[in-house]
Amino acid sequence: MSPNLNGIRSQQDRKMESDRSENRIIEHKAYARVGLLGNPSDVYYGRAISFSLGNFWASVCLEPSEDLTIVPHPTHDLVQFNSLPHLVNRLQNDGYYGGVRLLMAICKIFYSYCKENDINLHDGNFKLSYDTNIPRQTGLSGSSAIVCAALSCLLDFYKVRHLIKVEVRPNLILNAEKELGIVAGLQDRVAQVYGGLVYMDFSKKHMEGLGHGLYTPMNINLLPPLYLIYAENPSDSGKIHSTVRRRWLDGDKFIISSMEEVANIALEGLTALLEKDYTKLASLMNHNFDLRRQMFGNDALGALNIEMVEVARRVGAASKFTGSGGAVVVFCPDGPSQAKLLEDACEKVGFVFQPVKVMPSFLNEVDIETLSSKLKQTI
Ligand SMILES: Nc1ncnc2c1ncn2[C@@H]1O[C@H](COP(=O)(O)OP(=O)(O)O)[C@@H](O)[C@H]1O
Ligand SMILES: O=C(O)[C@H]1O[C@H](OP(=O)(O)O)[C@H](O)[C@@H](O)[C@@H]1O
Ligand SMILES: [Mg+2]
Repeated sequence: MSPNLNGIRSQQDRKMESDRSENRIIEHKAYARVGLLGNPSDVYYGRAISFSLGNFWASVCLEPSEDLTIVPHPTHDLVQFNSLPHLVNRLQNDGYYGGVRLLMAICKIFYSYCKENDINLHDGNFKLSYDTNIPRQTGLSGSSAIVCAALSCLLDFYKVRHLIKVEVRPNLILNAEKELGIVAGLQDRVAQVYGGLVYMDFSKKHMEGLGHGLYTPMNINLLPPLYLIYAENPSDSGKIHSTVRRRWLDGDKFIISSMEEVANIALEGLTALLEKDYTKLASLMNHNFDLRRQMFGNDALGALNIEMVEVARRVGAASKFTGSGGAVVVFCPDGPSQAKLLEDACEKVGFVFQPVKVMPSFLNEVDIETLSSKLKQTI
C-alpha cells in the first residue's frame, strides 16, 4: 500500500486494502488431541490433562463468495456410489455422517452467540470447505477439530477474534456438536483451541460461576515420550457415552464416585508431571482406563479397543484411551527397547503404532489479549 504525498493513506487506498482483506481466503488447521489423564470426567464436572496432537489435523478453508455455501467433502460426505453394496459398505465403515453438518452447526452457533452478545457481523458471504487426516471416529477428536478450524475461520472473516474470549471458544465448539445430539465434553475443544498441554478444571463452581472451566497451559517438555496406537474402527462417541451419562444423571452412586476418582487422577497427574514422576504417571494412566472399563463395561468399549490397551500392557507399558475409544496413548517406562517390542506386537495384530508429536500452544497475540490476566502469566 503506497502512502500519498503527505504520507497519509487516502480513503481510496484504505477501501482497496479492506476490499482485499475481505476477499482473501482464510485457512485454519486444528489438531487432533489426546486426553492424557482424567477423561471422561470432563463431561461430569471433573478435571483433565490433555494435549494437542501434531500427528493429525483438520483444515478448513473460507473463501468469500456471493452465496453462503458449505462444500461437501469429496470422500467424507460421499453421496454417489458405484452400487448398493458400495453404499452399505461405506455406511458400515464410516457411519452415516461427514463433516457438512458440523460446519453448518458451528455457523449457527457462532451467529447466535454474536447476536446474543451484540457483536456485529458484516453481511459478506463465504464458501466453507474442509479436509481432515484425523482417523475417523477414533477418539482423537476428529469431529471437534473440524468445528474448531471452522470457528477460527469465522473469527477472522468477521474480524471478531478480539471480541470472543479464548475461554469461551471451546463452549461454542461443544455447543455446535450438542446441536447435533453428539454427547461430548470440553476437554477436546480446550486442547484444540489452546494447543500444547493443558490442565483443565471443570468443577461445578467454575462451570456455573464463569460459564467455563479453568484452563492452565503447562510446559510440553514435562511430558515423557509417548506413543499412539489406533485401529480402523469407527465408533460413535455419542453412543458410547449415552448409558453412563443416563446413569450419572439418575444419581447412580457407583458412576458418581468413580467419575470423581477419575477427576482426581488428573489432579494427581498434575503433581506427577510437574515433578516428572513418571512411575506415578504410568500407574495413573492405567488406573484411569481401569475405572473407565468398570463404568462402561466391556461391551460398550468394544473388544478391539480393549485389545489395544492390553497389547501395550503385555509389554509392561501404561495405556489408556485418548478419547472414548479407537485410539490409545501409551507410555513405555523402560524406554525405546520396550517401545520397539510394542511396535512389533502392534504390527502382528494390525494396529497402527506411532510416536506422539505434541503441538506447542498456538494462541496468537490477539487470543492472548482475550485471556484473563492470571492465565496470561502462565503461557
Ligand atoms: N474424519 C471425519 N470426517 C468427516 N466427519 C467426521 C470425521 N470424524 C468425525 N466426523 C463427524 O463427527 C461426528 C462425531 O464423531 P465422533 O464420534 O465424535 O468422532 P471423534 O472421536 O473423531 O471426534 C461424526 O458422526 C461425523 O459427523
Ligand atoms: O470419553 C472420552 O474420553 C471423551 O469422549 C469424547 O471425545 P471423542 O474424541 O469424541 O471420543 C468427548 O468429547 C470427551 O469430552 C471425552 O473426554
Ligand atoms: Mg468427537
